[in-house]
Amino acid sequence: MILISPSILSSDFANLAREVGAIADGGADLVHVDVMDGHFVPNITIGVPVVASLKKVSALPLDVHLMISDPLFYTPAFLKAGSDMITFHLESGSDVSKTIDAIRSGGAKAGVALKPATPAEAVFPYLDRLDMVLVMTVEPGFGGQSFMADMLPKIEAVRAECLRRGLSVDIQVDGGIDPKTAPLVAKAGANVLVAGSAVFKHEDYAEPIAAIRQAAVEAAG
Ligand SMILES: O=C(CO)[C@H](O)[C@H](O)COP(=O)(O)O
Ligand SMILES: [Co+2]
Repeated sequence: MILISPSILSSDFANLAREVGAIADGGADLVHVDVMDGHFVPNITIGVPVVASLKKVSALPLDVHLMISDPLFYTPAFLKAGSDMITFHLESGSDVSKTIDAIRSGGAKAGVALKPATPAEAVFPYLDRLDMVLVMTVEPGFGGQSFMADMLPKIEAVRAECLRRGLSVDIQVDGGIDPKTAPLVAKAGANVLVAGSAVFKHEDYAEPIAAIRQAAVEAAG
């Protein structure tokens, strides 16, 4: 099943409650929340208090993408704030197994994200304890960048390994996803599509959400 997770990084931060309401009305499945600490990536965005505030107003599950150093330390706070899914970076420096366990024992779904330079094989040892793998299709840090088509073989490799081992792990893609790139990633095996600028640059969010979904569903077959 294809899920669409609009990234509120490109939304109007002065009106977040209205924005998450509008993407829910527009047919989104999840709300993608990009947390950046100015250390793991060269940008600072949303933190724990904003996630807690979003939880109060969002009808959709919160898909929290931690682009931070030491996600293990911050996991309890993001769980308490109401994160439904927490994805952290394999390159973050935290113990990967301990961080997955902390997220899952707190009742959230756990994802591991891979920067473009990190090979698919790096996540294989953790696949059987993961709900999701996030294959970044841009360098993490900023919205509005161009899709990296050379990440498609990595998506295929993660999907092939999941199929080989009989694991039903979600594969998320994040960065430069729009109705043109959605079919490429869906064909490669991704099923959770994050889209920021492609959704929020439109007046009517239902339009790009439907277009991305339709293009992905058709390509996935
Ligand atoms: O994690 C991210 C950046 O690090 C964002 O989720 C991503 O860039 C979405 O924005 P866009 O769809 O505009 O590329
Ligand atoms: Co993201």
